[in-house]
Amino acid sequence: MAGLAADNLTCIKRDRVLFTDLSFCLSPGQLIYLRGPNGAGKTSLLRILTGLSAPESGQLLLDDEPLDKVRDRFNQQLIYVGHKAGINGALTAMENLRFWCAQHSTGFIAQQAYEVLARLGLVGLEDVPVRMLSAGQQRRVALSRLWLKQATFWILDEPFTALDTDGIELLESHMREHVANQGAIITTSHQPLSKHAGPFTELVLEYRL
Ligand SMILES: Nc1ncnc2c1ncn2[C@@H]1O[C@H](COP(=O)(O)OP(=O)(O)OP(=O)(O)O)[C@@H](O)[C@H]1O
Repeated sequence: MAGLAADNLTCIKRDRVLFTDLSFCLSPGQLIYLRGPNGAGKTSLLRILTGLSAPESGQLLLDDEPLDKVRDRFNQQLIYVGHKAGINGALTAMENLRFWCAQHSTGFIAQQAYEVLARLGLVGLEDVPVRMLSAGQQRRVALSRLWLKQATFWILDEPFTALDTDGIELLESHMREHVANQGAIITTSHQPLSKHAGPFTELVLEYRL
């Protein structure tokens, strides 16, 4: 099946089974809304999908091939925005984007980065150390990667944290466009997605004792 498939994943943390035999496929043109209570294992699942951590058992497949064999191809097609913004507070927004592009083998074009930051409402703040920005502005800097790099798979952990209503609508609309263009997104959010995000499939993790 085309896409990123989770095949019978089991995850255990500190002797607590978070989920067992979890299978699903994230396909191009699909938005999966991953939800569940605090501690259910959403971040743990997203980290497994990105390859940052390994499951207890089960495997991941990309277009029916074991992900381990096509990891480089997957990484080129992946943007992961974790629930911590993953930006360096001592660097400016522009420096953060330049560094991130270098890390992800993505060409950095300053003009394009300025335009993306403008799109995200950060005009005049491009060259200020990020630690001086508000929480919502810092989140916007982190999310600007979604406008900067072309990648099929977006794995987003609480991307709406600290965003105001305009920011939420901007991101949801961008997600809808990405999916309409055959992108694939899995996202957590403690706030329900609105109609701006477009159609989605729900994946629910229950809290297991
Ligand atoms: N590296 C780790 N070592 C030990 N326990 C961990 C580790 N990472 C996560 N856990 C535990 O796994 C459980 C699930 O954590 P996780 O962050 O995946 O939940 P979540 O569903 O994303 O929660 P939230 O909605 O609060 O963000 C928690 O009880 C957490 O303490």
